[in-house]
Amino acid sequence: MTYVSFPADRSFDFTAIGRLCIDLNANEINRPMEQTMTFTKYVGGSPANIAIGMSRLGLKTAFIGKIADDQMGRFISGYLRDNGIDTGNVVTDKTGAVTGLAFTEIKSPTDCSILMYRDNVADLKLSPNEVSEELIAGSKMLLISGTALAASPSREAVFLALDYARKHGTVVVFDVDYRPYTWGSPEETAIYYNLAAEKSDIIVGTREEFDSMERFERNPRRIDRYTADKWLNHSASIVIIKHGKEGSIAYTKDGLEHRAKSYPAKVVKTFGAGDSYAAGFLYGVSSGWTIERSMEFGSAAACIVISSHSCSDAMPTAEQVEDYIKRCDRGEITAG
Ligand SMILES: Nc1ncnc2c1ncn2[C@@H]1O[C@H](COP(=O)(O)OP(=O)(O)OP(=O)(O)O)[C@@H](O)[C@H]1O
Ligand SMILES: O=C(O)C[C@@H](O)[C@H](O)C(=O)CO
Repeated sequence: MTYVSFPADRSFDFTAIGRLCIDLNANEINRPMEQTMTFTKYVGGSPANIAIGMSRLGLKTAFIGKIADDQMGRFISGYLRDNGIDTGNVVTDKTGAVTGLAFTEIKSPTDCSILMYRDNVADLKLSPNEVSEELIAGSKMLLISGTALAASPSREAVFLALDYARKHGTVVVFDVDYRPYTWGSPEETAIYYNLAAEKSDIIVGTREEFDSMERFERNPRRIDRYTADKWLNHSASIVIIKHGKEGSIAYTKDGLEHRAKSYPAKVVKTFGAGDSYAAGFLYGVSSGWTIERSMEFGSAAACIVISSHSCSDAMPTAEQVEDYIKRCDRGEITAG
């Protein structure tokens, strides 16, 4: 069953729009950040992680974003290019804006948090006239990352990108990606997330992220079916609700629910699961796989990333994901 038709004959398989930032992951793990003295630098930002993941999986990938005019911005653009990602629409800020920093604290494999420094960040200064209609028209899918809606002019750039995608039949993926830090108020978040979700073909989020979208509605028991039906009655053909270690559920336009197992993992840190899951799922579904197989592939990709210190660097190849699945099926990998 095909739930989403991806256009053929496009220059790019995948384009993402949103933040490019830097992860600084604590090297001294299993302790609070107050006791951490050193960090390892990686490219970060949820949409950047997903784009890197898609490229590692072998897809032709591009990015629409803005970077700071400094060493961090040059590190980011160089890393994207080194990973085969087209940076023709990655614009350099000239206003003195800086690169968003995500300091990650790994208190334990299941108790991780992110301290975000996002004042005057370059990524939220992407403006509508810096978004390439040609690139979006030449892409099979466009991923919107929710945090890019948190401030102008990035907000307007994203809505213009959305309109370009719908004009040219480019599949729109909305990764909710709720980060409270960046928003003015929960009400603002709900308004703008709903406006973007209404124009999206595939929507991916955690239960908590969908809760942030339902601020003005009555879903007190946080029922997934209510959430899914709301968006399937708009443009969405697939709505995925992620539930951490418990796995994920996909709801499709024909009213079916699709459940896929999650795999065991020797967890180092929890974050990065959502980005790698999204890359694996989108790789599968755009390859014509079933929803279930795509979800399982995404789950296995997530296990590889949460078993690693980094997010972007750890994004796996298709062969690594397939090998992980086989090793799990042989009982060679257990949770830990
Ligand atoms: N501890 C775990 N063990 C095995 N699989 C996991 C674990 N945590 C997450 N996953 C897999 O990754 C998928 C996405 O994880 P999750 O639901 O935590 O998304 P997320 O909150 O967006 O992730 P992130 O922490 O990157 O923001 C899950 O549906 C599951 O398949
Ligand atoms: O998306 C962010 O800003 C944080 C990411 O850079 C980090 O890698 C993460 O939390 C991935 O889920």
